[in-house]
Amino acid sequence: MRTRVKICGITRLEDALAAVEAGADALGFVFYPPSPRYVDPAVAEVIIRQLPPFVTSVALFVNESAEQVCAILDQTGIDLLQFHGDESPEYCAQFSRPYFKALRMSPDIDVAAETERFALSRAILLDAYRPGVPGGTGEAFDWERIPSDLDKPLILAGGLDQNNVAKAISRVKPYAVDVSGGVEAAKGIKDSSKLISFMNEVARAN
Ligand SMILES: O=C(O)c1ccccc1NCC(=O)[C@H](O)[C@H](O)COP(=O)(O)O
Repeated sequence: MRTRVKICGITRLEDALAAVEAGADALGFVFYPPSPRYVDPAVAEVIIRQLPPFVTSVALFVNESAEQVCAILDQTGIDLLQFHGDESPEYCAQFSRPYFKALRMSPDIDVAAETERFALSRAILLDAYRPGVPGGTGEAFDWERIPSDLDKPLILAGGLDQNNVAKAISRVKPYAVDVSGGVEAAKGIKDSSKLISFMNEVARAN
């Protein structure tokens, strides 16, 4: 099965359409205000309503209030939820959308146990760990630490770019890859040539 691609940190319609044109399967919208890739829900709504069919929109939150998550879901009509903080399984499962949980590869994480804990998560995203930085670090983690028998689709994230994504796919064989910084000209601003190169490398590995 081909590895799918999520391009995260979309803030502009031109970048969303460039990512779709390049072949992205999903687009991530960061609703975490401290992030330089934060996008106002009203802007996200304008972008999402102009996406062609069969492109999944993903709302990314970090320890957000349930009320705010519901308000943004209502405002944007987004397809899928990504929880990237310390959210509990009960918190994640309360919303009217499917979700997947992001786990940061801290030195002491038990990935298998955490994956089992989030029984209703549609997938598990594994991302780099940097203390105090919830995501979008631009750093890769040791892929050898990934258990070989995860019983959920694996989304690999963290420091991916056109130079390492083919190797990542070959070694890890994830369900999907997720990238933000590796396809940017600046934080929150995607670079169309990097998008194309990244997607070409994914295609080469598939
Ligand atoms: O992208 C962010 O700025 C961000 C901020 C806070 C929490 C999560 C964030 N991004 C989540 C993602 O899914 C990123 O694509 C992932 O962390 C990989 O980022 P990168 O290493 O820059 O490719």
